[in-house]
Amino acid sequence: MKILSANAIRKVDAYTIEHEPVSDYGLMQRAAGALTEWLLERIPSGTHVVVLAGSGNNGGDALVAARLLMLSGFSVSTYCCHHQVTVSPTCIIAKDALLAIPDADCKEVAGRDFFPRIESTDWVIDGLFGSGLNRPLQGLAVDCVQLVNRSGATVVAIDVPSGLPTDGDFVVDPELCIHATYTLTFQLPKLSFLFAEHELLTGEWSVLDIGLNRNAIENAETSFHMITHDDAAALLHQRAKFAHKGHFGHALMIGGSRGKIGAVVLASRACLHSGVGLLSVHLPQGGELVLHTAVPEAMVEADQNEKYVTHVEISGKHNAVGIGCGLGTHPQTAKALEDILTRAICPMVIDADALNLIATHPELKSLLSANTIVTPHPVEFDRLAGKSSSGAERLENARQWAVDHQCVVVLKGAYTAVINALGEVWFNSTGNPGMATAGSGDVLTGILLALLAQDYDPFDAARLGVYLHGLAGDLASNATSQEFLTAGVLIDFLGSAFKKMQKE
Ligand SMILES: NC(=O)C1=CN([C@@H]2O[C@H](COP(=O)(O)OP(=O)(O)OC[C@H]3O[C@@H](n4cnc5c(N)ncnc54)[C@H](OP(=O)(O)O)[C@@H]3O)[C@@H](O)[C@H]2O)[C@@H](O)CC1
Ligand SMILES: Nc1ncnc2c1ncn2[C@@H]1O[C@H](COP(=O)(O)OP(=O)(O)O)[C@@H](O)[C@H]1O
Ligand SMILES: [K+]
Repeated sequence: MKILSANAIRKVDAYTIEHEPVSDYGLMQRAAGALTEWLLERIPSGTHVVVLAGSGNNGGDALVAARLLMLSGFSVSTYCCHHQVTVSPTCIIAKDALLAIPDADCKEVAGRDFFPRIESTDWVIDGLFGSGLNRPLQGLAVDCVQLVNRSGATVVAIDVPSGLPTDGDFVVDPELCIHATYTLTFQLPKLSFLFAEHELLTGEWSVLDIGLNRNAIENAETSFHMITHDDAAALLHQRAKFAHKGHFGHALMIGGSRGKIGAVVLASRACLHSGVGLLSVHLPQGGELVLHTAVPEAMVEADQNEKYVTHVEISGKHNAVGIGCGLGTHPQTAKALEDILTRAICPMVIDADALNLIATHPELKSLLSANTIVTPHPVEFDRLAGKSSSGAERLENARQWAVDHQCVVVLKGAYTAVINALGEVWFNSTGNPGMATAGSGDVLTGILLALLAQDYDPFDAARLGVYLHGLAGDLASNATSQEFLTAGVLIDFLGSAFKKMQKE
C-alpha cells in the first residue's frame, strides 16, 4: 500500500474527477458519506455534535458531514472559522446545502467571542485544516484548537488533525494542533501518522476508502509504502516436497556475554523456528551449557574466552551470519567484530551491541558489505548516525544512511521502517505495544538470520521478517494479552504467523 504526499494525493484527486463520472463536490460527498457512516456506528444517540469547518475542502467535508448528521437526527452546531479571505468553491456549495435544511445551525466565527461552548460529552468534528496545511497554525485557529483540546470532548479529525502537516515536513508544537481521539483519513495512510510524537495528535487513526482512481494511485510516484498481508505473503518461499535441510541454509549466530546469554538463546530459538536448515551458535564459553540445554537443536562453537566473544572462525560453510544479541562491547569483542566484517562473505544481519560497537568504532562502517541488514532501535540508530530531533528527521537520516552504506536499515518501532540502499521505505503494519518487552528485538534478529540463510534477498527478508515478527506479536496478544507477552511467547506464536502467511 502506497503512502502518498499531500501533493500527490491532490493529483490523484484531480485525475479521479477528470476521468470518472464524479465532480469535486461528488467526491466531497463520498468522503463525507464514508465519514458519517463511520460516525453513525459509534456516536451514542442523543449526543450533541459540534462541527468546526475551515475555508478549504476539509471544511467542505465537515459541512457535508454536518448536514448528513442533522438528517440522521443529531443535534449539530456548526461553526465556520474562515481563516482566509478566499473560501474554496466546493466548501461554499457544501455550506449552501447545509443552510438549505430547516433549523440548520451554522455560525461564523469572527473572533474569540464567537467561539462555541464545548461540553465534555460533545463530539467535535474537526474540519479546520486537512492536507492543504502548509505552515503552523496562527491566531484565531490556535485559540480554536486550544478550546477543543481543553474541552475533554471526543474529537474526530477529518483526514488529518488540524495543525499536523500531512507529510511531516515541519515540526509541530502539540499546542498548535488538534488532539484527536480518532482520525479518519481518506484512501491512504499519511506519513506523519507513523511518527511516535504524533500519536497524541492523531489518536486512533483509520483509513476510509473513497474510491479514488486505482490507476492514478498505481502510477503515483513515492518512496513510501506500507507492508500489507498480501505483500508479505507474496515474499514467502514455498518448500519443495523433496527438500532436505541442506536446502534451508546453515546460519551462524554470534552473540552473548556474561549476564546476557539469554539474548542469544532467544535469537537462536527464533532462528530455528523460522525455517533454517542448520544453526551454529558462537558464544562465550561460559554460555555453552546453557545454550545446549535451552536450544538442543543448535550446534555450539564456544569462544576461548569465558565471558565474552574474542575470536570467531569464519568459514565458507555458513550461508548467513547474525551478530550482536547480548554481545557486549568489550574491546576484544570489537576486534573480533572487525575481523568478522573483514572476512565474512555471506549475507549478514547486525543488531544491538554489534551496532553499538560500530557507533564507537566508526571505521568499521566501511567494512559493511552491500545489502547487510542492520536493525537499530531509535537510540541505537542515533548512536550510529547522530541525534535526530524528530521522527521525520530520523527517518530521513536513516534513508541517507542506507544509501551511503548501501545497506538495508530496519529502523525498529511501532511502525518499523525497512529501508533499502535506494532509500525506499516500507513501513510495517503489524505489531503492538505488548512487543515492547526485553528480547523481542533478539527474536527479530533470529528470524532475519533464518531468512537470509534460506537465500531470501536481504530487502525481502527484512520486509517479510518484520511482518512475521509483528504478526506473531498480534496473534500472541490476541490469545493472551499485551502485558503477558514476552519474547519467549512471541517465538511460540511464530508457527501460527507462518501459517497465516501460507496460501490456503
Ligand atoms: N484529495 C482527496 O482525497 C480528497 C480531499 N478532500 C478534502 O480536501 C482536503 C484538502 O483541501 P484543501 O486543499 O482545500 O486544503 P485545506 O486543508 O482545507 O486548507 C485550505 C487552505 O488553507 C490554507 N492554509 C494552509 N495552512 C494554513 C495555516 N496554517 N493558516 C491559515 N491558512 C492555511 C491554504 O491556502 P494558502 O493560505 O496557502 O493559500 C490551504 O489551501 C483534504 O484534507 C480532505 O479533507 C475531500 O473533500 C475529497 C477527497
Ligand atoms: N509499540 C510497539 N508496537 C509494535 N512493535 C513494537 C512496539 N514496541 C516495540 N516493538 C517491536 O519490538 C522490537 C523491540 O526491539 P528492541 O528495542 O531491539 O528490543 P530488545 O533490545 O529488548 O530486544 C522491535 O522489533 C519493535 O519494532
Ligand atoms: K482536519
